Amino acid sequence: MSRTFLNVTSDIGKLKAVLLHRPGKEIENLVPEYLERLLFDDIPYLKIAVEEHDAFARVLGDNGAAVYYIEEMLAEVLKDTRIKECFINDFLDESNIISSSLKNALFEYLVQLEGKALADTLIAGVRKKEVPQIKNQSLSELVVDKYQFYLDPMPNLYFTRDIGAVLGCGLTINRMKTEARKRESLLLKYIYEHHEIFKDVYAPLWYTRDMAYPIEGGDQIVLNREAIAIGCSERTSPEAIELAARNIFKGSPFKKVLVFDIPKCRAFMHLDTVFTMVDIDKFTIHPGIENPMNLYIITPAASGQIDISYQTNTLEKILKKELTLNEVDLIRCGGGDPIVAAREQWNDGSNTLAIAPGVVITYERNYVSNELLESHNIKVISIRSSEISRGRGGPRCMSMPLVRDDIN
Ligand SMILES: NC(=O)NCCC[C@H](N)C(=O)O
Repeated sequence: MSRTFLNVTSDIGKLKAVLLHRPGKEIENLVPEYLERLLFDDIPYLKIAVEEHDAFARVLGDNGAAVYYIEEMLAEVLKDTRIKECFINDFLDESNIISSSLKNALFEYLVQLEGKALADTLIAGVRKKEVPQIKNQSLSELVVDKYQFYLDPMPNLYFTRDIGAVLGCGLTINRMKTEARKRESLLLKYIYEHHEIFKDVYAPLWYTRDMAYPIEGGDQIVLNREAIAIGCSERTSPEAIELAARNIFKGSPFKKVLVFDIPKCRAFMHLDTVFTMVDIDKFTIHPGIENPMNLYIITPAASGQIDISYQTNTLEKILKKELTLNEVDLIRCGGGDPIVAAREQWNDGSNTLAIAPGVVITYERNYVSNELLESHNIKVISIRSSEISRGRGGPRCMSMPLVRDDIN
């Protein structure tokens, strides 16, 4: 099994294949009462969100990337009855369905749906009134009767970045930190295990969702063929980083993992909300991480062990030294103005998606940061985002690169 399909050896190589999710009915299952728990700050208008997302996908396609949709790949996998039944069972087990009679009734409801309808339904969530044939039987069902859903919606799925990460020719399938996003990576697991595209392909797993500690893709950035940056953040734990690093060193040419210790708060939820790579020596940053930061460097050691060193340094010095660059250009979100930086950061002004060295997709609304990127000789392709930005993620968050060209 020597053929490979996945290939990501930098965060800026020309993008050739990417995984997305087109927002769907799950957005129409967001209600004000549960917004915070579901990690949204407002309710997007689905019709416009879909138009904005389609425009994003068009830009990717027009620039040479094959666009895969997670719901379509899952639908193909679910055509096999045996896999479909296993998937429904796993999904229900992870959806906090306590009573076995309710679980059986939901299984019966779901199993009669075909591939795409089933995928869409599970992503959208199942409202109680959709399944009138189910009658409450247990005390727990009666007590939680006022809750409108049997299965919660998955409104964050369009941030495909976070559920896994391709690193080299392998990947991590992530254990998500929050209950609201926990089931999302189950979809990726089934695609990885059963989709044609992975058949007879060598694609080692560096981390799996059944491992004990959380890690999310917004914290995982491949800097070059040798170095990966991982944010130790609100969502990604040091234990997960160490376990992933050990597996990466065992099976790939990567030689170091740079662990950026970033503030553990929602505004900085992942490393890519404050730091992205836009060219070989150019990076966007939120001014909030400019002060000397804590950096841990994990490297392989003899007989399968690892070494960990620690330093406090400015981001500029860290990047110059660890990536052996003579100069680095740090482009500050909002130009460093505290008001503009905070406003544009709120709508993911630092969350650029590079689709080639020096070519990025950004949100049009972050016009100060966009002009600044252009003045640093970055080509900016900006997209509208009045609705998709309400989920607090930008173009990088909305994409999981599967294949990028190598940088020579
Ligand atoms: N990499 C990212 O920063 N992804 C954005 C995720 C936003 C989503 N509402 C979340 O809180 O997980």
